[in-house]
Amino acid sequence: MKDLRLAGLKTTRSTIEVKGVTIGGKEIILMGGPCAVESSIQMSQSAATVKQAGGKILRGGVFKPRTSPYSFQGLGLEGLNYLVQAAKDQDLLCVTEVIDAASLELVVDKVDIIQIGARNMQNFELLKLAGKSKTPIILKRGLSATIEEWLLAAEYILAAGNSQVILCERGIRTFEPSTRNTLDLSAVGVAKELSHLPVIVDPSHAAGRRDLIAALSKAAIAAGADGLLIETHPNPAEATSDGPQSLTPEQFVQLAGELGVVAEAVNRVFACGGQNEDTLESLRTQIDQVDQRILENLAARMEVVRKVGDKKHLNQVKDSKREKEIIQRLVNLATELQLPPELVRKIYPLIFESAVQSQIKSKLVRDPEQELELELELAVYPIGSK
Ligand SMILES: C=C(O[C@@H]1C=C(C(=O)O)C=C[C@H]1O)C(=O)O
Repeated sequence: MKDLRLAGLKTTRSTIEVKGVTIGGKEIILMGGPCAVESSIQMSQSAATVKQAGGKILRGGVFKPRTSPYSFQGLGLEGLNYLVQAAKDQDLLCVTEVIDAASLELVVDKVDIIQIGARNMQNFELLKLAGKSKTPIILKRGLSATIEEWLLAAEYILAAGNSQVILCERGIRTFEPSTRNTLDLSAVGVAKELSHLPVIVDPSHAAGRRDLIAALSKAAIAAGADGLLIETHPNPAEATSDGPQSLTPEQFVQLAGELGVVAEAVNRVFACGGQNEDTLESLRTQIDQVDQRILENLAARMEVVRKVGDKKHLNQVKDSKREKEIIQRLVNLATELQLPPELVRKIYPLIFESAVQSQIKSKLVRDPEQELELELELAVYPIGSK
């Protein structure tokens, strides 16, 4: 291919060494994290997940080139600090995307790897500027870029003096609407045939849906990818961007556990995290994640409770018989799960109390006429009573 003076295939393949992590060697490098940095806790939870999975690099966007000008545009420098700190705490490297000269200048000395995203793959001025830095660059393939155009974009960075370029296939735009983009796995082989640069795959942006990520990740390794860039979010349902394609922490860790055997089959290695890597910090982060789910489940329960409230008359809101049945069932379950039954006996009356109050309140919002009746109700079941 013409003009691939520096990116074209050499006698040996290049590896990119970043603080003890080798990209393009025998080991498959797992990179993960949310699409967008949203908060410090979100990043510390994501970092713990990536670490637990055996990942080496934490991702998180702080300058977001969104399709719509009204979508969340990123937290900027504030988010960058969350990303950098979370990665440091878990001894991970970090990568973030730059979108222009200003964002490049802001992040270049703070992150370990810079990403130039699909939408900027042919932003030649940005490529030249990135080429002047010494920071390794992940160069994503443009949505509609041919492999030649992608490699020539890499050539821009190399020609400007930065030899550390990692190519990233992230799906291309085709006529097929069932996935967000079409993951072009043959591009991995073609790029590696034409160039000495490492190639990684981002199945998340390609698929746009989390159910395909595990299979595409394994396929990418089998196709020769040197690494994976996968989106994971502590709570995908709440993600400001790319929620549907983000894996839950559990899915991310589970997938990582399944990659080793695929890597081995193609003469590569991938070591997933393993339980013995648990530090006090990562264990506490796991607790934070479980706590978050407990509260989210309580909120979901309360939603249903309010709907139940709509089906009842105001003076029938509290149902002691039903409450007793629930407690009995959960006491049995607690015993089965080796939890003290006392926990159920203490916690559930509080939940019922709050449920009953919330039913009463939501009924009144809908039908303030019943206010008088409420007074009657509260005389029988005063707020705060046990
Ligand atoms: C939701 C209901 O209303 C109240 C709240 C309950 C709960 O939180 O599970 C159970 C019984 C009622 O005291 C219901 O009647 O099912």
